[in-house]
Amino acid sequence: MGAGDGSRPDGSFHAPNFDQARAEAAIRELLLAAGEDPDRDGLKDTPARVARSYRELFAGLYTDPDEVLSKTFDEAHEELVLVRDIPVYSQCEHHLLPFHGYAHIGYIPNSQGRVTGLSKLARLVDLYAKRPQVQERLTSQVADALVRRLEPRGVIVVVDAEHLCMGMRGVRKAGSTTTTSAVRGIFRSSASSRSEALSLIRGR
Ligand SMILES: Nc1nc2c(ncn2[C@@H]2O[C@H](COP(=O)(O)OP(=O)(O)OP(=O)(O)O)[C@@H](O)[C@H]2O)c(=O)[nH]1
Ligand SMILES: [Zn+2]
Repeated sequence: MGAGDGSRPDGSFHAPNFDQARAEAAIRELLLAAGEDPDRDGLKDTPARVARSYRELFAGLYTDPDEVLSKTFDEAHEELVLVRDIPVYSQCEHHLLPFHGYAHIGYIPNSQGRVTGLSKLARLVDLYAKRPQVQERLTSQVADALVRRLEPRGVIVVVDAEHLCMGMRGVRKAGSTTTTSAVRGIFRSSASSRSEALSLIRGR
């Protein structure tokens, strides 16, 4: 297993609670419901393939988020740590269609300077993204996990994403993006800290 996101060192995913046979049967049913022939050549492997794909896309359901942040260290740094442009691929729980974009995470460590490895921030985003989601919840779950494990002075998480359910179907507004933020601690109480972090996130 990799570091807590369900991945093995070779990048494949191990999701022990995923019921592969049930997922395959459901995809086969979906094809039948659509009037397709799931036994024709092009589709005969599709139920198994789609099931394996969902097993990977939902891998975040099977890992304890606190495990990702189990390794922390003290680094006498009480100033902002900011990681920008972490790619996000998730799926909206309403349509099971992708939403994708970037997450930006900033935090100010506590007085012990408790920090975590930078990659763990990206792993945390992945873990919450790889499940049926809404963007608001993804944003606040990342912020709350950091509050829980790092007890920082403040956390700010911003996610910018495009929802395919708004582009390829329904209202068909391709290219529109949604921004969500979650602010905790000093970023909530101090407007100047918040605007400093936001301007760094926006690269201004
Ligand atoms: N707040 C929020 N809404 C989302 C997210 N992802 C998708 N949605 C919205 O979820 C809503 C579901 O609306 P419904 O009226 O139940 O479903 P629908 O008839 O398919 O809606 P349309 O997409 O408008 O065709 C839609 O307005 C989507 O745009 C998200 O991450 N956050
Ligand atoms: Zn949707």
